[in-house]
Amino acid sequence: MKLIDGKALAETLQLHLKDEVEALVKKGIVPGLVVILVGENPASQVYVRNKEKTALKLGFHSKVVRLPADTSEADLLTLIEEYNQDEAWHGILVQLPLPKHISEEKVLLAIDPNKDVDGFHPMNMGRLWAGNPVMIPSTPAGIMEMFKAYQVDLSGQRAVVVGRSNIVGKPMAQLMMMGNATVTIAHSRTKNLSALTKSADILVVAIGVAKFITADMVKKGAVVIDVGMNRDESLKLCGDVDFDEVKDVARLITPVPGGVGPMTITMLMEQTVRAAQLASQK
Ligand SMILES: NC(=O)C1=CN([C@@H]2O[C@H](COP(=O)(O)OP(=O)(O)OC[C@H]3O[C@@H](n4cnc5c(N)ncnc54)[C@H](OP(=O)(O)O)[C@@H]3O)[C@@H](O)[C@H]2O)C=CC1
Ligand SMILES: Nc1nc(=O)c2c([nH]1)NC[C@@H]1CN(c3ccc(C(=O)N[C@@H](CCC(=O)O)C(=O)O)cc3)C=[N+]21
Repeated sequence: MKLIDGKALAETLQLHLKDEVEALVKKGIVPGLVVILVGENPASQVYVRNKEKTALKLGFHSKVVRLPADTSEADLLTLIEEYNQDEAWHGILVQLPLPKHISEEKVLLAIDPNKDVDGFHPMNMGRLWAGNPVMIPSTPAGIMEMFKAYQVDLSGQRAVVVGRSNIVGKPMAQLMMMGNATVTIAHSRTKNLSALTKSADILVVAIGVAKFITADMVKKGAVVIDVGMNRDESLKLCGDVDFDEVKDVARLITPVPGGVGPMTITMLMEQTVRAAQLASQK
C-alpha cells in the first residue's frame, strides 16, 4: 500500500499558485474570494476557517461573511447580487448546507457563473456534463489532481463512485468518464453494493458514513479515494473507508484527515485565481 498524501500535494500546488498570484498582483489584480456562511454549523466553521487561512497565505484579498441562522433568503440573495457587481471579488462561495428556510437552488442560481468558484451553478454543472467545463467543483477537481500526481491512468479502468451528490459524486463520475474510465455511480438504493465496489479498479467513496467501506468490499490493488468527513466513536475525524483494514488491500489510498480535504481547499484557491485571470482578460 502507498499513501496518497493530499496534504503534501496541496502544499506543492500552493507554491505554484503563489507564483501565479504574485504575477497577477504585479498586473494590479489581487484575487478576491468571499465566503458566505449562514448559521453556526460547527463543521462548516472549521472548513471556512481553513479556506480563509489558505486564501490569506496565498496573498488573496479574502473575506468571510458570517450571517445569523435566521437570515432571510431575500437578504442573502441581495448580498450575493452586491458581490456579483463588485469587481474586487472574483470568487463567491456560499457554504453548504444552508438553513432549511433558504432555497439552495435559488442561491446557487443567483451567483454569477463567472464567480462561481465552487462550480455549483446549473450553468457550470451543465458545461461540465457537456464536456466543456469552466468551473469544476473543487473536491472532484482535487481528486483528479491526485490521479495525475500519482500517475493513476484512468483510461479503460473500471471506476465506481459511491454517492450521487451534486457537489461530489456526480461531478466526480463525469470527470473520470472524461478521463476515459468506465464509470458506475452507486447510492443508498444500490443492490449488492459490495460486489460492485469489489469490481472497481478505482473506488471513490463520498457518502458520509464512518468506516463504511471494509476490506472485503475492495479489490486487491485498487486505488481508493475517501471523501468522507465523519467522527468515529471517540469523536476522532475519520472517513467513509475503514482505513486500517483497507490499506492492506489497496494499491493507493487517501487518509482522513490529510487526503481529499486539503486538496479541496487548494483547488478552490486555484479556481479563484483562474476567475481573476479570466476577469482580467475581459
Ligand atoms: N473532503 C472534502 O473535501 C469533502 C468532504 N465531504 C464529505 O463527503 C461525504 C459526502 O458528502 P456529500 O457528497 O455532500 O453527501 P450527501 O449527503 O449529499 O450525499 C450522500 C450520498 O451518499 C449516498 N449514501 C448514503 N448512505 C449510503 C449507503 N449506506 N450506501 C450507499 N450510498 C449511501 C446517498 O445516497 P442517496 O442519494 O440514495 O440518498 C447520497 O447519494 C460527507 O461525509 C461530507 O462531509 C463533502 C464535500 C467535500
Ligand atoms: N459551498 C461549499 N463548498 C465546499 O467546498 C464545501 C461546502 N460548501 N460544504 C461542506 C463541504 C466540505 N468541505 C471540506 C473542505 C475542507 C476540508 C478539510 O480541510 N479537511 C481537513 C481536516 C479538517 C478538520 O480538521 O476538521 C482534512 O481532511 O485534512 C473538509 C471538507 C468543503 N465543502
